[in-house]
Amino acid sequence: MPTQLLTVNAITKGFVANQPPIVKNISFSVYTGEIFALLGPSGCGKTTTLRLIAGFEKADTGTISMAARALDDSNIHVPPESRGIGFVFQDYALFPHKNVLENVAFGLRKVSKKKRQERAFEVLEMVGLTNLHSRLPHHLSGGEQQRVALARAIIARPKLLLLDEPFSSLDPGLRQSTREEVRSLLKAEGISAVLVTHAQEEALSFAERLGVMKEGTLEQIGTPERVYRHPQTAYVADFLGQTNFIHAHIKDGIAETPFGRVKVEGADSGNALLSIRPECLQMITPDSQGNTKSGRVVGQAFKGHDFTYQVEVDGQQYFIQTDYRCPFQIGDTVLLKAESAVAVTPDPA
Ligand SMILES: Nc1ncnc2c1ncn2[C@@H]1O[C@H](COP(=O)(O)OP(=O)(O)OP(=O)(O)O)[C@@H](O)[C@H]1O
Repeated sequence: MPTQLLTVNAITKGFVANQPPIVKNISFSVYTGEIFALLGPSGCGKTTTLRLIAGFEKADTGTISMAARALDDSNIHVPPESRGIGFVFQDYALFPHKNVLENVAFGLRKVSKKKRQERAFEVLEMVGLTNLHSRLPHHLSGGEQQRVALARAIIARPKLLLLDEPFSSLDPGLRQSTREEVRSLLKAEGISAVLVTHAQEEALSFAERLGVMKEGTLEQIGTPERVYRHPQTAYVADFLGQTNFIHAHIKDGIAETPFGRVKVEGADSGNALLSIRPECLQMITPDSQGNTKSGRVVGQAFKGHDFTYQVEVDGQQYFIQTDYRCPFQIGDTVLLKAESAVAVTPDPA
């Protein structure tokens, strides 16, 4: 049974009097050794939440505790340096005139110079930068600078590491490899982490659980697979990837849709908004069995390992993802078939 490390309970934070708060009544937990992500668009309050956990900001209401120790509540505000939390900033925040070793060693205070150096070499080895220890930051690649920032953040063996968009300034190839390296290191060392990102693919591949944020609130928390495949709201369905929304009537858990009867999760009867991912729709040739309405292929995009098609049925366009062998062309008449659909709460009008 995993133990709870960080507990964020109903925190609210505003910056301007008489304006709505930036973080609104957010609650979530992070377990020991777990990688958690906060995912949401720019300005939704992710960094503010991270800064509250780090102690750079104080919550207006709510509590934050770590391993049952109160860090922030109405009476307590433990300063950042006493929280046992490491922080990797978006811009790495390395000292330009200190070399790699000095930058990393800076993360460890209150120990002898010898011990500091030993530990700095130890973490440089972990991030694979031992041979660059005497370089200045501006003589390193972006990925290497990122690893120095990581080494500095973990040198003091924090219980929790906070990562604020740490990969966003790397180019796409380097971003993926650095992300995988950092993830392996965190897992190998058993370091718990909270990653903040606006990139859904990054959150899905990096985190073991994630919380999707919208305008200062948490819309849904779950494993990447759960949140992607079973979104509770239209916002979450849309933010986590392309999807098809369909208004449909449901009876006994089955919806009547333009492409036949589809099993629905999340609603048993009545009118509902359904989300169907493009990979859950299939295109079939009209002469195969089935009595659904036919559609016309109006768009086709080759994505390397697969295709995304657009098919129009009754004046509505739907996205369908197929594998690379799909034989349909623009103008073809096809039938659509859905494996399953998820009923979601519509966005407020
Ligand atoms: N110290 C502050 N004073 C006033 N407003 C602030 C302060 N810090 C953040 N904000 C505002 O709070 C809102 C949320 O900012 P925050 O940085 O938490 O969002 P974010 O989701 O991390 O966005 P991004 O991905 O762009 O960094 C923004 O409108 C920002 O301008």
